[in-house]
Amino acid sequence: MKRRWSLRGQLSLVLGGLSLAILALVGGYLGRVATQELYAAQQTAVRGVAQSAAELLATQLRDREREIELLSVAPHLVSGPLDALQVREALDRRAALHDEYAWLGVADADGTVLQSTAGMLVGRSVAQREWFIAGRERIYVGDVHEAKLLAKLLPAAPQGEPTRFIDFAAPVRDAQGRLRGVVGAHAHWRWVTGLVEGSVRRLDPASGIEALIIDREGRVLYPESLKAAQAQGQPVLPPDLGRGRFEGGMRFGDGQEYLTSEAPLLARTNAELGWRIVARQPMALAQRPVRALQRELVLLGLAVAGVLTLAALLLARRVSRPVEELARIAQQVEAEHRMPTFPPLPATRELAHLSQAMQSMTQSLLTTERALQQVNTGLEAQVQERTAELRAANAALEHLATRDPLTGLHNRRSLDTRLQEAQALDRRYGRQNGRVHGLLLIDADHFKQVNDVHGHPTGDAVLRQLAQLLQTHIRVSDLPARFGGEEFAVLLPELPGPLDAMRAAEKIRQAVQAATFPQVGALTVSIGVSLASPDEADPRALVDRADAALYEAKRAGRNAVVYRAPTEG
Ligand SMILES: Nc1nc2c(ncn2[C@@H]2O[C@H](COP(=O)(O)OP(=O)(O)OP(=O)(O)O)[C@@H](O)[C@H]2O)c(=O)[nH]1
Repeated sequence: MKRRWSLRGQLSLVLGGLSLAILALVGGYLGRVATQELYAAQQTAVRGVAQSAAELLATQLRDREREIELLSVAPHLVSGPLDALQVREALDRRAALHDEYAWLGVADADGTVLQSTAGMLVGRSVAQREWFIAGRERIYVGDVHEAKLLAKLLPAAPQGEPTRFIDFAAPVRDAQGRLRGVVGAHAHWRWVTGLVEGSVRRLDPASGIEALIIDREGRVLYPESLKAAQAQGQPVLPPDLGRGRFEGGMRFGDGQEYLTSEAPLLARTNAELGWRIVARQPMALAQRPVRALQRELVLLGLAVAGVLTLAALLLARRVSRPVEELARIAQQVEAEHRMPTFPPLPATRELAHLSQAMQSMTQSLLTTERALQQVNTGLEAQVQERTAELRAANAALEHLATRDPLTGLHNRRSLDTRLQEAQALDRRYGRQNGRVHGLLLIDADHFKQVNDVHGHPTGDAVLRQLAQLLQTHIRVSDLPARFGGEEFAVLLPELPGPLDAMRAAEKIRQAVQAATFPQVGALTVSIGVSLASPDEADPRALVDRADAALYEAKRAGRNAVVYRAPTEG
């Protein structure tokens, strides 16, 4: 039989495959959405750092600028002597209030410092300083620069960093608007970087997010390590950075990819610094939660897949088991031919119907089978009976065909058949064992008179008695037959020689002579004897010789036995 898939296997495969496909589709979609959202959240965090740092820095710079502006219009500067102690006290108060200031001072219109915090640089000329030159004209906020004159006067910066400042300046004018001098301030660069660091510090340090300050020429101002590397000529920033707002993955000079966001420092001061805050997070760290989520999703997916596969197997078993059970029961019915015990009806409606249908079908099949068996048994008995009858009829027919109805002896036709068989046997074996068959032809003497005197029925009775005598005085292997009318024949098979045939004939003749026939009295027979020859093909030659011998016996006076040899023809 062609190899077929089991129902259970097919169901498991279809259900399991379907569940896994749906799981893969839904899981894949949810995973994609979640991944995108997580990635977007990371991007928002990075952007938030860049924007908040830029915002904070812009506000703080603006505040400091306003502070210097306000200082420049203080009454004691506008109208009083610029070298007054009151001026220094005002500057010291400011410095004490805002420790971001490294130096606050007032220079006259020629650039000589008249008053300053802690008296630093008093009497020195700042006429060549950019802040002074610009501060004569307008309110000024200067780019970061390294300390020159002040560096020696101020305590060294931590970690040996060079002392750097950003400068603020504003012109001091009298009531008529004439320039009297310039108010200047150097704010520590670490105040600026501290503001930026503060924006990052709010975040989880493990996030790896850091902020960079970059000036309009693309120079890194902060952090120091990148600034130093850039100063040594190393490529630090990606070439694309700074060409507009950028967000996304970007490869920096260290070869690492970073999730990057850039925010310009929006000008709120009179001076446009052109700085940008770049926040960046190593891509590996940015994607860590995404990877963790994907790992969790895969594990969850595997667990769900396992549960779904198990559920598919259980469901397939639940559906297929009743079918398998029914198939087993069908085989049991075929093998045992009796009503089996059906399991309780399955919960599934169609299967319950199938089970009920099988039960009633089995019941009706077995009933029909039993009825058929009974009919068969009856038929077998009938057949046996008919066969026996037929056999008996055949035997009767054969008897009728081969026997003489009056005497019960073989008839002439049967004798002819036996003579032909005996002839065939002699032709095959006769020369080897020297045995041939012989034939006696026996004829009642003067039988006509019996009929004439005593009537035909008495003649029949005599013929029957003669047949009886014949049968009792020959061998079992000899074949007695009624040759015709009142003439009988005896076929003697396998005779060693003529003497044996003569002896058999003589025995009959004597038996008849000795017998008494009712109403008739004594009776004699004449017998013609001859032997067959293996050379003869036609048994008629033997019959003719025996007949000739009989004729001689009659002629010789009857009640005699005459032998005629084959050689005599
Ligand atoms: N009752 C009776 N008679 C038969 C039967 N068949 C032949 N016969 C008679 O047997 C007689 C035979 O007579 P035949 O052949 O003339 O010779 P026979 O009188 O016996 O004299 P031989 O043979 O010369 O001694 C006839 O009368 C036949 O009618 C038979 O079946 N029943």
